[in-house]
Amino acid sequence: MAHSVTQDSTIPVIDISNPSDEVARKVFEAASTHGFLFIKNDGVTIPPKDIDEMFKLSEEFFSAPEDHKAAYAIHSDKAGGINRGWVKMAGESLDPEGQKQGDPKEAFNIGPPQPHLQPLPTPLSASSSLILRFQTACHTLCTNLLSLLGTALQLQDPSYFATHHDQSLGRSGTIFRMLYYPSTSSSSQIRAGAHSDYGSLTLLFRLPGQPGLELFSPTTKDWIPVPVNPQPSTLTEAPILVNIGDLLSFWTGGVLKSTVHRVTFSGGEERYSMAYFCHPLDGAKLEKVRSTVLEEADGELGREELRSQRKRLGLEEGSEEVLTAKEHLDRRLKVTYGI
Ligand SMILES: O=C(O)CCC(=O)C(=O)O
Ligand SMILES: [Fe+2]
Repeated sequence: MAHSVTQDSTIPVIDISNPSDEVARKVFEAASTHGFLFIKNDGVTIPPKDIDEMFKLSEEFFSAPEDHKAAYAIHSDKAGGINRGWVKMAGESLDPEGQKQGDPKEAFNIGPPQPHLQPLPTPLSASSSLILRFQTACHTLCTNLLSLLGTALQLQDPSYFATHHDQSLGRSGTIFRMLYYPSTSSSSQIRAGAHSDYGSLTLLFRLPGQPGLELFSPTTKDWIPVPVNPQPSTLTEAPILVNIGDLLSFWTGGVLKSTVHRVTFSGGEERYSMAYFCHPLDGAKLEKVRSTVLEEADGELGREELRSQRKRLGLEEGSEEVLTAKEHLDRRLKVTYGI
């Protein structure tokens, strides 16, 4: 399968409800040019009603008093340990080299429900079945996408990526995150610093009328706003935004793009978003998969990005050292939180 670089800079909306080689090719094409794609919401895999309810729950939670949220501070035992719980305002820097202060946002991280859901504060605790259903649905969509990518790459085992995300087989860094960006009159332009995501795939949920997300185009090298619903006249439900994270970039030698993105103020109104960061099992080795499609693809831009990623992670130039998914995540969390 020859890989052609599309000249169209718009992020495509792809309907994956009837998977086929053609659908797989479209997903691969978008993932290897923009690193971002929209998935048409089929109304079933992640029911729009659940998305709405999750946003309502998130608003309710973030409006609680500071000390109520602080009792479940990120990394604390009460919140279930490392990378779980509440991140206070400016408690995290996604772009520590480019920003003096932390991002002006709050977040709450929820880990996978295996062996059981972490302890949650109210009102989240009262909606644990909704949260569980939502996490499971997000994971199913990620697994479907990973299978399509394995198919498009013509891997010997097309379910290779998907199997490495089978949560029944062990622990992973997968994290579901609710985000709140308070309204502000600050003159600062950035709400979430420029970064690439740490996992393999990210699903992003945003609300109409709350713009701000921008991606740094790997081809044109400029910032492009990402609309919440790119086709409002034909799509009643906003499609689900997906972006490729660092680990799929490692696995494909940079052919799949872990595209840098950020959130800008765009008016300074308050803003809510939710992200499902899908990670492989902790022991998964981040080595390039064998694929003739990859050999044929023009991966120069990706290789360049991969080189700088390896450098950021402290890997020696030219070294062949292969990290596991857990080693990679530990290094990224150390830079983000200083832990
Ligand atoms: O809030 C958003 O729209 C994006 C957030 C994001 O990119 C992240 O948390 O990794
Ligand atoms: Fe991100």
